[in-house]
Amino acid sequence: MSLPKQVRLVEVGPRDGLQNEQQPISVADKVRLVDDLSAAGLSYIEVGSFVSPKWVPQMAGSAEVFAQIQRKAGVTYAALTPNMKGLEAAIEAGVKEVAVFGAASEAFSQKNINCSIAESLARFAPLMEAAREQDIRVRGYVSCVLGCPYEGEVAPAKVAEVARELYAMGCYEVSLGDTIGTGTPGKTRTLFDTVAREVPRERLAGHFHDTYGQALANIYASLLEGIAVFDSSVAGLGGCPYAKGASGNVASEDVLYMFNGLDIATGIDLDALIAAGQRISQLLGRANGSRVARARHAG
Ligand SMILES: CC(C)(COP(=O)([O-])OP(=O)([O-])OC[C@H]1O[C@@H](n2cnc3c(N)ncnc32)[C@H](O)[C@@H]1OP(=O)([O-])[O-])[C@@H](O)C(=O)NCCC(=O)NCCSC(=O)C[C@@](C)(O)CC(=O)[O-]
Repeated sequence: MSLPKQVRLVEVGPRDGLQNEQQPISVADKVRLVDDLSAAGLSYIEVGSFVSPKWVPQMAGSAEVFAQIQRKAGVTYAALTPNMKGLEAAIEAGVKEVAVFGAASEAFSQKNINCSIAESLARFAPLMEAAREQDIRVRGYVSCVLGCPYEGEVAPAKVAEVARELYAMGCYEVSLGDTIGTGTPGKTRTLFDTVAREVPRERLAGHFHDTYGQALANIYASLLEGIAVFDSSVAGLGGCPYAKGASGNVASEDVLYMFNGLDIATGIDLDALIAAGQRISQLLGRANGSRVARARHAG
């Protein structure tokens, strides 16, 4: 299969990236990050989550962030919503696109959203219906698609089953999350090949963490499987609070550098993206997780 000419990057830094930060981050700093990212040409930004503040305190100010960002035409600003309460809060904040998040592992589902996989899907059903009535698009996530921190190996057939349910209930796209970054390129190809029997390839996205240094290789393997949407996080921020040891998402700058080298169009300006990543890394007082950014700043 030939490589796609164009891909869409879903920037998850402000959500997946910041949700794991222990130190307080002001609403103004979150807003600045989102605005820097839209100025760099990102067309899809996950801004925050409407989840329980007891579970993920860092996302508590998401409504304020939505109220203060400068909305740029053509940019999708999305939020995570685990249940009806989350959807209602998102609607009140003027959010037009949300994401529900399930898992292919029972143990992870319990740790992350306090219910079984079947219960989570039952919870999403009324949310999907309410979102449809309000013209809100819903994206779906499946976590632990290439391994679970509690259960170990996860069967591709289980991922396909959960992805099929999310797609059938109306998620326009299903993002497959390698939550702990244990996947390798061969397993990634098998995974997409299996899931694509249930959900069309053009409705699937890849979400890779770089814990084992495999993320770019896995993205390349996904391209070979006809996948053209990838989630990434500026400066490689993040990790899931319910997956201990999960390092950041693959850095957006590194993914973009690879796509530029492959002549795959994204509409994103690498220099502006690097500047956004430097700014947030300095603010957090942590090393920039993008190798491309580090190389640029080393010279
Ligand atoms: C799902 C729940 C709420 C269930 O949590 P629960 O405790 O079972 O919920 P509950 O319905 O029993 O309610 C308990 C309390 O939470 C409140 N509550 C209930 N819902 C909400 C809401 N939406 N917003 C705000 N508050 C809420 C509710 O009002 C109540 O408040 P109290 O009466 O105790 O004061 C909880 O487990 C939760 O919030 N989990 C979120 C976990 C999370 O955000 N994880 C990170 C995102 S997933 C991820 O990072 C993976 C991904 C997507 O990136 C892909 C990958 O890499 O794998």
